Amino acid sequence: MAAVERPFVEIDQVSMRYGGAEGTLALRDATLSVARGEFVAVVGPSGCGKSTLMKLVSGLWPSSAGSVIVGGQEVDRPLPMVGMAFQNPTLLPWRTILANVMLPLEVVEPHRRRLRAERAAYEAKARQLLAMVGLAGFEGKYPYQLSGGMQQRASLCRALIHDPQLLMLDEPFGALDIFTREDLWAQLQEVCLTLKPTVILVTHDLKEAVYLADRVLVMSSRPGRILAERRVPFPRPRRLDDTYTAEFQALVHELRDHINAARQGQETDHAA
Ligand SMILES: Nc1ncnc2c1ncn2[C@@H]1O[C@H](COP(=O)(O)OP(=O)(O)OP(=O)(O)O)[C@@H](O)[C@H]1O
Repeated sequence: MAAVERPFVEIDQVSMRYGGAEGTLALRDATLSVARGEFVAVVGPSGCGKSTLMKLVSGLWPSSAGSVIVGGQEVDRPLPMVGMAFQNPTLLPWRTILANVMLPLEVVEPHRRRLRAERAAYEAKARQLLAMVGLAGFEGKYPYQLSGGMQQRASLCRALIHDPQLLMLDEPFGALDIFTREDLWAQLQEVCLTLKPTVILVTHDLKEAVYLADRVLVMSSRPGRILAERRVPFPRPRRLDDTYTAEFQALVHELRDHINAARQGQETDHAA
């Protein structure tokens, strides 16, 4: 019998309170796991603790209770194996797009040590990633010379340059118009099918969640915990046209119903 592989991310009964004993309880007894190579989307009412969950998994904040294990190791400091992209692309304005994408290589080992000797190979990789997201020819430009969507693509390349085992995406397309967003879904899907990282995506956009994820987790209102989960059965690569099918729309509606119930405090646990 084949051995069952341990989940890559294991969050067990995690609680998180900001600001001491009287502070805000952001998460209570949140439990979830993510398999290696799986793409999970986390959705839920505004302020329910989604970003907090991301901070705990990436080691940016310690949890108040419970355990967070990534790659078999308890998370107790920022993890170098994580690539992150947020709603705001946060590119450094004084660096070119290529230099921005290469930034993690100057920080994360073993790349940091190798960078001087292997700069040409790393630069070729950065150019290849930029080409994958349609930014060939923009390597020497500065962030202000690119649109918001182009900056967001560059920040996605920066999140991927050091071959992260875990890609954490917190509303990465939230500030973009719907056409740019849909364009980037396709590019992210292609990147993920090629590089196969484990991905946790936080989003408010249920269509985005269903298009991109293998599994969608729905959080309760604050203090957040996982209320429901839904596996997305549609084959890959998914196309934008697929988002208009009855099956796709039904799944989006089902998730919306879960979130509406969560917003009204009807915290009925349900797994599908
Ligand atoms: N640094 C902080 N200090 C104190 N409270 C915080 C801090 N960060 C978040 N919170 C609070 O914790 C709760 C959860 O916040 P979090 O940002 O995780 O929610 P979210 O689900 O990501 O929200 P949204 O969907 O609106 O982006 C909120 O009530 C928020 O005000």
